[in-house]
Amino acid sequence: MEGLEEQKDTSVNNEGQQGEAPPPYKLIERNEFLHRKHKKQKEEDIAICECQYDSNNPDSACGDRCLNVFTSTECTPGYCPCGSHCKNQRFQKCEYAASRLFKTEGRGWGLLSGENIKAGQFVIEYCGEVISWKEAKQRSQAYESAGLKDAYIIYLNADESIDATHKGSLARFINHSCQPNCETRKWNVLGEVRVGIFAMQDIPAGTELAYDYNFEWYGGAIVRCLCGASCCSEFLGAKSRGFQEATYLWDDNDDRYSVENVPLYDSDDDEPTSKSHNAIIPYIPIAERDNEELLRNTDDFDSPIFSQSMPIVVEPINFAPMEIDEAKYDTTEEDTIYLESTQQNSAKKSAMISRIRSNHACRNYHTESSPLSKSSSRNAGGKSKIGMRKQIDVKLICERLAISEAREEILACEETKKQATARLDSLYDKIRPAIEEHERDNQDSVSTSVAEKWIEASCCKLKAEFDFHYAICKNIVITPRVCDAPQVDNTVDEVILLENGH
Ligand SMILES: C[S@@+](CC[C@H](N)C(=O)[O-])C[C@H]1O[C@@H](n2cnc3c(N)ncnc32)[C@H](O)[C@@H]1O
Repeated sequence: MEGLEEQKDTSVNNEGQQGEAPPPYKLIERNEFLHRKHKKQKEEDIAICECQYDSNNPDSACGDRCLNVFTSTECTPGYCPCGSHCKNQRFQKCEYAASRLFKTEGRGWGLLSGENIKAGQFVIEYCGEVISWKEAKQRSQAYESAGLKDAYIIYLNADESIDATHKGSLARFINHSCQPNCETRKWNVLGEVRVGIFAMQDIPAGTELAYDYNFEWYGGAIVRCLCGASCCSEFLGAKSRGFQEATYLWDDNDDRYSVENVPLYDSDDDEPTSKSHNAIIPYIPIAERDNEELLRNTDDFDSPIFSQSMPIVVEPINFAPMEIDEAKYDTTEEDTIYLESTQQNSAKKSAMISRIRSNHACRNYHTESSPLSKSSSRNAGGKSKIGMRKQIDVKLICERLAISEAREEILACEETKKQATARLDSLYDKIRPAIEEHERDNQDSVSTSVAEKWIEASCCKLKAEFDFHYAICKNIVITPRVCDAPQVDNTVDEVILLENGH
């Protein structure tokens, strides 16, 4: 909450100065919904993690190992087993990193980190007005007609965008970089998807925060990118859908908007060879200032430090400009592998969740009879399941096995398999309303919590099936048949098992 307070003050103070200030906008901490109501989280959609708070170890409460954190879902207050200790409510509690505004040269206003930020840390939520895609398009055109050059509309999902032009959090000031230190991530918060800015690497205090607008951005005018990265793609959001639909160019003396030979991309793969256009904004540090002192006073705009520098507030202490110092940001091979594998893992995870969420996947899951499919008993491909699998006659197998432990093992595995199947069946009954709702309204989806339970139950069932089949195969191979073995007591059974087990 400290960060939030600081940001509120910063914004108010900025706007209260006589000097240059960003064009007016309303600072908000929650998305505002214009075309629909804020969704209410249904009880059955609430994801409850299994974390247990240990007072001797404060880190025990909903950290990296929390099931909800793993699926990018915030815990729901009142339901989390860690209660008030839960650390997985960062969007809800506005647990932002300290940051402050500064005026860039050539890229309007930007946002600086006001503290050392750790890799992976939640920096701030991108808040604004949630509008439909159609409205986003209309607004974008209207802004352009009104002469607004800075664009603040980003994608939320296939149907909705967030517009932070009139109302937004300080995240609206984060500029684009083709070699960013932050990224956007979508989180499920109380049933709504929200967009957060997260640090991709450790970010020292006083560094400009930036993320890659590509694919996220519903741009306004086509803007020449001045991030200065060697891998710069030259135009802001050049790969975004909005960019490809843009039909206008700014025609004035501003270098950023005079664009020739604008490239269009169909996809990431089409990206042309990057060129550096050496358009780096030179940063001239404010000489003879004590950085420590500046940092302490960053939210105190009445301090002598700021009044000296008015009217333009430019305080990029230790500011690493958008020009990237290759040596500083050089990643080791290990880092690269880690980054790639993290991205791949997360892509795989998302794909799995998406599959579970999609109607297709939900319909197809049930290859065995369920309460739903009792009458038809067909899988999604339309084939009758009867005959698809060879039935195992457990009773017959057990009658033939001479050793009681072998029989018991098979029967126990069969029981576990039955329980896992029943659990999946009952989950399917619970999931059915969500699927039906999903079919009615494609903005809605099967919640992550349900998808997650679904994956868990499916995995349990698969494991139980595997164990069952393994127990049968193993015992058929190593256990003597009733007819082969003398009918003896259990002690003798054990001896025979050992002998035959070789
Ligand atoms: C979300 S706003 C960022 C804040 C903005 N600089 C401001 O002053 O309010 C996006 C706009 O900032 C400018 N911008 C952001 N990153 C830029 C970059 N790398 N190069 C040039 N302009 C940039 C563009 O005008 C863009 O439409």
